[in-house]
Amino acid sequence: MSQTGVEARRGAVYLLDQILGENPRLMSELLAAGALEKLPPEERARAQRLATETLRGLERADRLLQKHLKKYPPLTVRNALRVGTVELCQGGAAHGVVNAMVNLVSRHPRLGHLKGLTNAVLRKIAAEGPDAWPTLRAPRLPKWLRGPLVEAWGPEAMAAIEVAHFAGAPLDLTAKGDPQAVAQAVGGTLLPTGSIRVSDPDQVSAMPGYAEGDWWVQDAAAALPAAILAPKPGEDILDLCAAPGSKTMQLAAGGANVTAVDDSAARMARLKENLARTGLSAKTIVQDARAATGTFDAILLDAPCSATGTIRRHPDLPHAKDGSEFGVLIALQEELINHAWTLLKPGGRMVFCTCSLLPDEGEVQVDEALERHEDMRVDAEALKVPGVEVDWITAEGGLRLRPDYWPDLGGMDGFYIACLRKTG
Ligand SMILES: C[S@@+](CC[C@H](N)C(=O)[O-])C[C@H]1O[C@@H](n2cnc3c(N)ncnc32)[C@H](O)[C@@H]1O
Repeated sequence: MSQTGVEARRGAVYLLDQILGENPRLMSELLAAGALEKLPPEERARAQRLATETLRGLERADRLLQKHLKKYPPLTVRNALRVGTVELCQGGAAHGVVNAMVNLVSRHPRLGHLKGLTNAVLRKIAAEGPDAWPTLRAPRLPKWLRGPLVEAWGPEAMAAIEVAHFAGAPLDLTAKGDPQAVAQAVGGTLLPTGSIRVSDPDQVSAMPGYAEGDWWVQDAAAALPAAILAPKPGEDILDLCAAPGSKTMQLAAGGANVTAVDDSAARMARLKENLARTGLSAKTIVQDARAATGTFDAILLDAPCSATGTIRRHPDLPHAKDGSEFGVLIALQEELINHAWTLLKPGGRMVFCTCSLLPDEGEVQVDEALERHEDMRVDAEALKVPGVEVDWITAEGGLRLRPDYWPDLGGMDGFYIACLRKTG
């Protein structure tokens, strides 16, 4: 086992210590704060991959481990055992994985004495774990999130969503021009909605057409709001909560004059890099969307939300969060809808969307907006874009997308999308 392999695993354990610790943090926050910056890029990617896989399989790993632990060791050792267990059960070579983990624990300044335990437990896992692993159920979401989702979608759908979360997500791309040409260039398949799916991707920036700006990474579900808005050349379109800009690029590629607003300067910098790489243009404004001004033919409001639709990509979320932010987010979404509505020309359309599985951030939000605004109508016809299935359309005329949809194609992120028309 190379030294670098140990370092990547140490990086993974560090991420898990933070995500599952007393003051939990999201992996994206940890990485943005430079958590793994001392590692070379390849090892950093490997550490991130190991931590992500471990979080996806956490419940299974804990079930296997609990048989061999009389009491739980300190979190760092527990996390080292979890990473080792997931690696072993997913085909990692027993000798290499066990040695690396024992090495990692033995060099810990306070926990080195637990190297014997690490060795003994992981040897047992190496012997019996790989056969037991596939017999265990798909890991369940924690109660704080499972409860409201079972209430919303029922126990069967919940189980299917959990299977989709455990399977993880393929890489989806949106083409700036011809999707067929991009699919061919990257060796991907074209999805019914026009996104390109790559199941076994190389490093993104090394893929054909990346440097040329022929495409950008965007989940197939996340590509639908802009498709439903259907930008026309020359239209003035406001993209609220726009960064890092995948929807801005779709709107700009459609020939619209796009104004992109986001209150995060750091995320807006990424939006600008994305525009530069793809050769697309938009006006960018860093401000609170509730202070945006002007009048527009169309608005896309991709409101901040619980992001519970993205768990298959971000399995840290259910562990790092506890639902205590929901109320604030739901109130902010309502304020954003109300303000955005004042910026829309009569006859104009606004697409409201969230990457959430919670009806309070989707169906309920639209139901309540319709009660508040007499000049608001739902345009369900706008949802009929290629690949959208009628079963996905909801009672109030929005679109509900879930990770368990398209099971044979590899799933999609959870999303809610509605097209709202201003009458008069
Ligand atoms: C779901 S993400 C947007 C993703 C983006 N539309 C895309 O397709 O790439 C939500 C964004 O809302 C921004 N945001 C949160 N609160 C905001 C506010 N009050 N005003 C403007 N932007 C806000 C966040 O910085 C974040 O970039």
